[in-house]
Amino acid sequence: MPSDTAPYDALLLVSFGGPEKPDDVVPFLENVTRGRGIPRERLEQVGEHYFLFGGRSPINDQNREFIAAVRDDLDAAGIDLPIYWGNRNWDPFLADTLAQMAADGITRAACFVTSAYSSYSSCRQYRENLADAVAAVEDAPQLDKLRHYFNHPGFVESVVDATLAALAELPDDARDGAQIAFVTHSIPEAMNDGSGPEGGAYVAQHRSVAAEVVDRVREETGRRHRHELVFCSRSGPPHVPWLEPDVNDHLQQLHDDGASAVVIVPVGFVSDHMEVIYDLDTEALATAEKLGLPASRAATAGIDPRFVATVRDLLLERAAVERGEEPERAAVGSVPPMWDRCPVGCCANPRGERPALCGQ
Ligand SMILES: CC1=C(CCC(=O)O)c2cc3nc(cc4[nH]c(cc5[nH]c(cc1n2)c(C)c5CCC(=O)O)c(CCC(=O)O)c4C)C(CCC(=O)O)=C3C
Ligand SMILES: [Fe+2]
Repeated sequence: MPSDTAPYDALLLVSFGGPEKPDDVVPFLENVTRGRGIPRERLEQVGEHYFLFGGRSPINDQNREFIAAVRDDLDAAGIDLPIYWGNRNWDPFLADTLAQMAADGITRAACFVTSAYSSYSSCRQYRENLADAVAAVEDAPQLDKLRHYFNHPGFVESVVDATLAALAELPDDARDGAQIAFVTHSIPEAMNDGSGPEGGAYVAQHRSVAAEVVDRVREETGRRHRHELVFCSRSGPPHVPWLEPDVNDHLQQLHDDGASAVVIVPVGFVSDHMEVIYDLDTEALATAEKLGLPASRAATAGIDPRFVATVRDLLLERAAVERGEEPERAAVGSVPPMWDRCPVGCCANPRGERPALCGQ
């Protein structure tokens, strides 16, 4: 039966969390950066990004909308599994959610993390957060993290359509020569070198998605746009190398090279949270404007129905695996479908080994 979710009795959305009022901003930033050696000046700057938006990140509301959309999608498929939500850095915290799940009698949940790619920050750290939360809660449910979905057709197709829509927004005479800047969160070079079981998975996965999107855009428009993977939101002390080029430097380069326009595609993010509305919509679009470079920003996957349905597909796929079946595993591009349990040593913690769930 295609809607069989056994052995799961719940779905858990796992996310980053964000402040919801000005008084939340500093404690939230403290939660995010505890023990990570982020310079004070950087924290003050990032605090200002939040204050510019009234001290409220959009990320929690986006997760509420996402859960509502997933609920509708599951209902339409006749799946009545309850959906819970817990964050790494802000209310509702994972441990509180697990306590509620235990009180509700939940024994085993599939976890969908709002982070599509492999790296310490985007995968193993969430697995450590799950381990910490389980350790803190009596009778916590068993948790299985659903596999990475950067190459799931539901995610990629939503990025393709968003890119086409952003191209359509450009001035007619600038469109054909537009470059595509695929943007993701910068991470320390050492973190990329340690991502995945063999290293370099973070960048390799993004490049694979970018190439697939460019091919599919060409199928629609007949144009193969030049493209580059670039980075935003660099943090950390200045002497530590992080992935480059920064999106603003890249825009300068495109301008110097005579590009007619640019489409900024936030392929590393699944919703329009602070990195997108500040680092891209506020900062990068201002850079483009100053340079006189026509620019548009593609939407993130958000609540695109195909991305919402990706949750159901991965849930049913994993449930079948856990029942001993061999379901089809949808994936597009050059990277094969990802594993269900991360290999030993995958996405090393730069600060040393800690307990993490959902590994082999
Ligand atoms: C790979 C990656 C993703 C994508 C995967 C995923 O989505 O998880 C991501 C997402 C996000 N990052 C976010 C916010 C922040 N990230 C920070 C700091 C850092 N991010 C890092 C990496 C990533 N971050 C790293 C290596 C650091 C340095 C500190 C450390 O080693 O941990 C800081 C501290 C200030 C600063 O240093 O910039 C903040 C406030 C928000 C919430 C936005 C909102 O509120 O709307 C989201 C979704
Ligand atoms: Fe971050």
